[in-house]
Amino acid sequence: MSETEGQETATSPASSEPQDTTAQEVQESAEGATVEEPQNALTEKFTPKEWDALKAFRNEIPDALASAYPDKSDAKTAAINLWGVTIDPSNLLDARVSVVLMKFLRARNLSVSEGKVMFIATLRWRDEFNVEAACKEEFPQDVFGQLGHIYGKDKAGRPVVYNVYGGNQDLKAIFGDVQRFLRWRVAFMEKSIELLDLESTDQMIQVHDYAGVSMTSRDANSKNAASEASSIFSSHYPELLYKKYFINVPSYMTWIFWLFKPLIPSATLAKMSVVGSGASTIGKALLPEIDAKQLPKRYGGEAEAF
Ligand code: HEM
Repeated sequence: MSETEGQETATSPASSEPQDTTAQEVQESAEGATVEEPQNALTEKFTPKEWDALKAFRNEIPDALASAYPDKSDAKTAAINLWGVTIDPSNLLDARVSVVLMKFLRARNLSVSEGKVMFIATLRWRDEFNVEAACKEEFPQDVFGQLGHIYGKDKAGRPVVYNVYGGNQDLKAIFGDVQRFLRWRVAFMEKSIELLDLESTDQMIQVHDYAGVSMTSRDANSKNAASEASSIFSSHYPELLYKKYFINVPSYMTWIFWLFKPLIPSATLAKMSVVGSGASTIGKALLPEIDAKQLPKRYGGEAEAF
């Protein structure tokens, strides 16, 4: 993080010469003085259209916070924390804050009003669901211990997150209590997000391993859990996914992928691929993204992992 990040710094005309502002966009403040726009590797990739939307979105943040927390009298001015980033409505000039806010805009095609609706709904949902409590909950290891693995990075440094819904899992125990599963899944998602520095990495790769599942493993509970989790991710975890692979999918079950089409935005669907079974088939799909040393042997890599 740069020393000036998070600070709104007034600059003299001399200090706004290009050599002083390599990593900083200079913009006009409300008073007409120039202020530095803190940047990181991710914000440097924003397009001019994205910057315009972000600047408009920042103006809406106090109002969005007031709508999200109607019972809090200081909601318009009080800082909040989202995914480890402090969003302080009195100083939104912070590169990581820009990265987080941009996610809501990109998920809504840069529409400021729709991004705002999504931002408000996400903050409300986080309170109602009690994400904080889910993250502190202790889940029985014998049921959930092998269900999720965060292992390795892709070639660009993105974390890779595995959900093993097949294997020898006791799916009846996992999905028997759908709300408990959702709390586990959300806590696991939050733990994965902790690995994003939001400076150079802001997305992850997700892998679902379906080895050994059959039509009988898809009971009403697991179907409900899958569709609820999927809609939570689409509505409240914008732009956190780089790619998602469904591996070891039995060929007669690939059609299930299309059941999710109405639930998932088309841009997200385009990030997803269904891969068949066996280490070499899976390796062919994953090795272009993940170095062999970072990929478990059972998925065609060289790592001695789970
Ligand atoms: C017994 C079998 C299965 C179980 C228990 C299961 C479980 C789940 C769960 C819990 C989710 C929630 C999202 C997440 O955890 O990331 C999910 C999502 C999903 N599953 Fe499955 N699934 C099964 C079979 C399949 C099959 C055969 C396919 C075909 C490719 C499939 C495709 C999907 C898709 C496309 C999503 C949405 C992903 C997202 O929104 O990020 N599932 N599944």
